[in-house]
Amino acid sequence: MGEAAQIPFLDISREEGREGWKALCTKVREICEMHGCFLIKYDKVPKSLHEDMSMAMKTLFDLPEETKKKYKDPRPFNSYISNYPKAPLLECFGIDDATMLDSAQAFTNLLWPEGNPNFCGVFNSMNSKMLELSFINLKMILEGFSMGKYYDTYVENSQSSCRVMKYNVPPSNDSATGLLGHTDKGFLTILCQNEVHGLEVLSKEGNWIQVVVPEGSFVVLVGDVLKAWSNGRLHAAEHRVVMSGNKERYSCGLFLVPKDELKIEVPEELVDKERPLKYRPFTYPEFLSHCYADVTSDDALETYAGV
Ligand SMILES: O=C(O)CCC(=O)C(=O)O
Ligand SMILES: [Fe+2]
Repeated sequence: MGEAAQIPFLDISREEGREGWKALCTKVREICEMHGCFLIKYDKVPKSLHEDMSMAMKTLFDLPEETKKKYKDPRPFNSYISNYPKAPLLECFGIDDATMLDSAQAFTNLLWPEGNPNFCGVFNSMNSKMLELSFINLKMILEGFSMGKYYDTYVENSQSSCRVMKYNVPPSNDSATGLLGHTDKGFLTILCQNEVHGLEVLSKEGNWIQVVVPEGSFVVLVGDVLKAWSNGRLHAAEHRVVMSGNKERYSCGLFLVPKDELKIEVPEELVDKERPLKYRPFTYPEFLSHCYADVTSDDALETYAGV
């Protein structure tokens, strides 16, 4: 565990076109190159929505186990998961398109056949805000490379999935694994959480740094796809969750990922003599299959697409 100060914190409420926007984009790019992880404040999400989301996540996981188990999805790791041997404290749900009211509604109706408009509204609003944030961050990163022209194509060719997580209190007084170290696979991830910390990020120097998330802010993580796109300039930070203390942790991740058919390739602007091509083109589903099959590999991107 390390010093919280090492995770940069940015206010990204400033709008595109306003003074300081370009400097903000350059800063975001630099942070993504150095750390691959940062904290953001965004004043278009009221504090009350963060509080309501924490309550909504608690309400969801407070449902009886039999009710939660009704949520099944054919894709790996999307169904309701609990008692997973590698992460015994974790319970989670994976939901695609929770930013669309229909999907949020279907999820809510399955778990609360009598309806729960409050949960549905809060869950859907927070996911929509997090999707907005993922697009803003993607835009800032691309503009940071003066390559904003790629933004529309990437937005059109991206989709989002959401994961809602509860980490139970460790059985003894010691700290315990909540989630094993990994990199996120897609473009980028936005996380929100209740007041219980536990996320840790591995620095380039090899130290695990605790991410202390100020109330009402979000975490941004660079994923493997953006690392590949940038020809290895951006850092996809390895992260994990470590639980200690006597309070449950709740978090929600919005994963911005490429659509299945998008070919992820390094743009020619990012290849030169000093930086020859590092990754061959690939599609996201092929990369994911490799990741699921080769769980022992520390760096799936290198073994899969490295040239
Ligand atoms: O719970 C968290 O804060 C992190 C979750 C995470 O890393 C993930 O779901 O990929
Ligand atoms: Fe993650």
